[in-house]
Amino acid sequence: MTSRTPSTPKTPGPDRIVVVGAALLGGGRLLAARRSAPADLAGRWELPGGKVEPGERPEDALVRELREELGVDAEPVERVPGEWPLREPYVLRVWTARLRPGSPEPRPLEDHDELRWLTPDEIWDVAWLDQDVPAVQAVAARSGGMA
Ligand SMILES: Nc1nc2c([nH]c(=O)n2[C@H]2C[C@H](O)[C@@H](COP(=O)(O)OP(=O)(O)OP(=O)(O)O)O2)c(=O)[nH]1
Repeated sequence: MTSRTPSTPKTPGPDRIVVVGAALLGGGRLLAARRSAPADLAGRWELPGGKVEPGERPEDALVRELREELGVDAEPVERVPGEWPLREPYVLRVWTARLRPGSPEPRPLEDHDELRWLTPDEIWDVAWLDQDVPAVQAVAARSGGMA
Protein backbone atom coordinates (compact mmCIF):
# COMPACT_ATOMS: atom_id res chain seq x y z
CA MET A 1 0.00 0.00 0.00
CA THR A 2 1.28 3.43 -0.83
CA SER A 3 0.95 6.05 1.83
CA ARG A 4 -0.88 9.20 0.88
CA THR A 5 -0.53 12.63 2.36
CA PRO A 6 -3.89 13.89 3.52
CA SER A 7 -4.83 16.92 1.50
CA THR A 8 -7.04 19.82 2.42
CA PRO A 9 -9.64 20.60 -0.21
CA LYS A 10 -9.02 24.05 -1.64
CA THR A 11 -12.36 24.51 -3.31
CA PRO A 12 -14.89 26.29 -1.12
CA GLY A 13 -17.16 23.81 0.61
CA PRO A 14 -20.92 23.91 1.09
CA ASP A 15 -20.40 25.80 4.35
CA ARG A 16 -19.15 28.89 2.56
CA ILE A 17 -21.04 32.11 3.14
CA VAL A 18 -21.90 34.40 0.24
CA VAL A 19 -21.18 38.11 0.58
CA VAL A 20 -23.09 40.13 -1.99
CA GLY A 21 -21.45 43.25 -3.38
CA ALA A 22 -23.31 45.93 -5.30
CA ALA A 23 -21.82 47.62 -8.33
CA LEU A 24 -24.20 50.55 -7.92
CA LEU A 25 -24.19 52.47 -11.19
CA GLY A 26 -25.62 55.89 -11.86
CA GLY A 27 -24.94 58.60 -14.39
CA GLY A 28 -22.06 56.59 -15.81
CA ARG A 29 -20.39 56.26 -12.41
CA LEU A 30 -19.69 53.44 -9.96
CA LEU A 31 -20.24 53.93 -6.23
CA ALA A 32 -17.26 53.01 -4.05
CA ALA A 33 -17.49 52.90 -0.26
CA ARG A 34 -14.59 53.32 2.19
CA ARG A 35 -14.76 50.93 5.14
CA SER A 36 -14.48 52.33 8.64
CA ALA A 37 -14.33 48.92 10.38
CA PRO A 38 -12.94 46.43 11.25
CA ALA A 39 -9.44 47.82 11.78
CA ASP A 40 -7.75 45.56 9.22
CA LEU A 41 -10.14 46.69 6.46
CA ALA A 42 -10.64 50.32 7.53
CA GLY A 43 -9.52 52.91 4.99
CA ARG A 44 -9.86 50.55 2.03
CA TRP A 45 -12.62 50.79 -0.56
CA GLU A 46 -15.22 48.15 -1.41
CA LEU A 47 -18.48 47.47 -3.14
CA PRO A 48 -21.20 48.05 -0.55
CA GLY A 49 -23.09 44.94 0.52
CA GLY A 50 -22.80 42.20 3.11
CA LYS A 51 -23.50 38.66 4.12
CA VAL A 52 -26.49 36.75 2.81
CA GLU A 53 -28.54 35.47 5.74
CA PRO A 54 -29.67 31.81 5.89
CA GLY A 55 -32.65 31.29 3.58
CA GLU A 56 -32.32 34.76 2.06
CA ARG A 57 -32.08 35.29 -1.70
CA PRO A 58 -28.84 37.06 -2.62
CA GLU A 59 -30.72 39.78 -4.52
CA ASP A 60 -32.86 40.42 -1.43
CA ALA A 61 -29.74 40.60 0.73
CA LEU A 62 -28.30 43.17 -1.66
CA VAL A 63 -31.37 45.39 -1.42
CA ARG A 64 -31.46 45.01 2.38
CA GLU A 65 -27.76 45.78 2.83
CA LEU A 66 -27.93 48.86 0.60
CA ARG A 67 -30.91 50.14 2.58
CA GLU A 68 -29.13 49.54 5.91
CA GLU A 69 -25.70 50.81 4.92
CA LEU A 70 -26.54 53.63 2.53
CA GLY A 71 -30.21 54.48 3.20
CA VAL A 72 -31.12 53.92 -0.45
CA ASP A 73 -33.89 52.15 -2.31
CA ALA A 74 -31.98 50.10 -4.88
CA GLU A 75 -32.70 47.29 -7.29
CA PRO A 76 -30.36 44.61 -8.61
CA VAL A 77 -29.92 44.65 -12.38
CA GLU A 78 -27.74 41.67 -13.30
CA ARG A 79 -25.21 39.29 -11.83
CA VAL A 80 -21.61 39.94 -12.78
CA PRO A 81 -20.34 36.46 -13.69
CA GLY A 82 -17.74 35.13 -11.31
CA GLU A 83 -17.14 34.49 -7.64
CA TRP A 84 -14.19 35.78 -5.69
CA PRO A 85 -12.74 34.28 -2.50
CA LEU A 86 -12.60 36.44 0.60
CA ARG A 87 -11.35 35.38 3.99
CA GLU A 88 -12.74 31.88 4.59
CA PRO A 89 -15.58 30.96 4.63
CA TYR A 90 -16.72 34.00 2.64
CA VAL A 91 -16.99 34.38 -1.13
CA LEU A 92 -17.96 37.56 -2.98
CA ARG A 93 -20.65 37.65 -5.68
CA VAL A 94 -21.50 40.89 -7.41
CA TRP A 95 -24.61 42.34 -9.00
CA THR A 96 -24.90 45.57 -10.87
CA ALA A 97 -27.60 47.70 -9.26
CA ARG A 98 -29.28 51.06 -9.63
CA LEU A 99 -31.27 53.43 -7.47
CA ARG A 100 -35.03 53.25 -7.89
CA PRO A 101 -36.75 56.50 -8.87
CA GLY A 102 -37.23 58.65 -5.79
CA SER A 103 -34.51 56.90 -3.78
CA PRO A 104 -32.52 59.08 -1.40
CA GLU A 105 -28.89 59.64 -2.37
CA PRO A 106 -26.47 57.20 -0.69
CA ARG A 107 -25.09 58.20 2.69
CA PRO A 108 -22.48 56.32 4.75
CA LEU A 109 -24.77 55.20 7.60
CA GLU A 110 -22.79 52.19 8.86
CA ASP A 111 -19.52 50.40 8.06
CA HIS A 112 -18.31 53.27 5.83
CA ASP A 113 -16.97 56.79 6.38
CA GLU A 114 -16.81 58.02 2.77
CA LEU A 115 -18.53 57.37 -0.53
CA ARG A 116 -17.40 58.29 -4.02
CA TRP A 117 -19.10 58.07 -7.41
CA LEU A 118 -16.24 57.13 -9.73
CA THR A 119 -16.15 57.85 -13.45
CA PRO A 120 -14.55 55.14 -15.62
CA ASP A 121 -11.32 57.18 -15.55
CA GLU A 122 -11.35 57.30 -11.76
CA ILE A 123 -12.04 53.65 -10.99
CA TRP A 124 -8.46 52.90 -9.96
CA ASP A 125 -7.98 56.15 -8.03
CA VAL A 126 -9.15 54.55 -4.79
CA ALA A 127 -7.41 51.84 -2.75
CA TRP A 128 -9.79 48.92 -3.23
CA LEU A 129 -9.52 45.97 -0.86
CA ASP A 130 -7.03 43.58 -2.51
CA GLN A 131 -9.67 40.86 -2.73
CA ASP A 132 -12.08 43.25 -4.50
CA VAL A 133 -9.72 44.14 -7.34
CA PRO A 134 -10.67 41.23 -9.64
CA ALA A 135 -14.36 41.85 -8.97
CA VAL A 136 -14.03 45.54 -9.81
CA GLN A 137 -12.10 44.61 -12.97
CA ALA A 138 -15.00 42.36 -13.97
CA VAL A 139 -17.50 45.14 -13.29
CA ALA A 140 -15.50 47.65 -15.33
CA ALA A 141 -15.08 45.22 -18.23
CA ARG A 142 -18.76 44.30 -18.23
CA SER A 143 -20.22 47.73 -17.72
CA GLY A 144 -18.20 49.41 -20.46
CA GLY A 145 -19.12 53.05 -20.24
CA MET A 146 -21.02 52.33 -17.01
CA ALA A 147 -24.18 54.04 -18.19
N1 LIG B 1 -19.71 44.22 1.80
C1 LIG B 1 -18.52 43.83 1.35
N2 LIG B 1 -17.76 43.08 2.16
C2 LIG B 1 -16.56 42.72 1.69
C3 LIG B 1 -16.09 43.12 0.44
N3 LIG B 1 -14.83 42.63 0.26
C4 LIG B 1 -14.53 41.95 1.39
O1 LIG B 1 -13.49 41.36 1.63
N4 LIG B 1 -15.59 41.99 2.28
C5 LIG B 1 -15.63 41.33 3.57
C6 LIG B 1 -15.74 42.26 4.73
C7 LIG B 1 -16.45 41.42 5.76
O2 LIG B 1 -15.52 40.54 6.39
C8 LIG B 1 -17.40 40.57 4.91
C9 LIG B 1 -18.77 41.20 4.76
O3 LIG B 1 -19.10 41.79 5.94
P1 LIG B 1 -20.03 43.05 6.11
O4 LIG B 1 -19.66 43.64 7.41
O5 LIG B 1 -20.01 43.95 4.92
O6 LIG B 1 -21.42 42.30 6.10
P2 LIG B 1 -22.62 42.42 7.11
O7 LIG B 1 -23.08 43.85 7.13
O8 LIG B 1 -23.57 41.37 6.71
O9 LIG B 1 -21.90 42.02 8.46
P3 LIG B 1 -22.36 42.05 9.96
O10 LIG B 1 -21.86 43.39 10.46
O11 LIG B 1 -23.85 41.90 9.96
O12 LIG B 1 -21.62 40.89 10.54
O13 LIG B 1 -16.79 40.50 3.62
C10 LIG B 1 -16.92 43.92 -0.40
O14 LIG B 1 -16.59 44.32 -1.52
N5 LIG B 1 -18.13 44.25 0.11
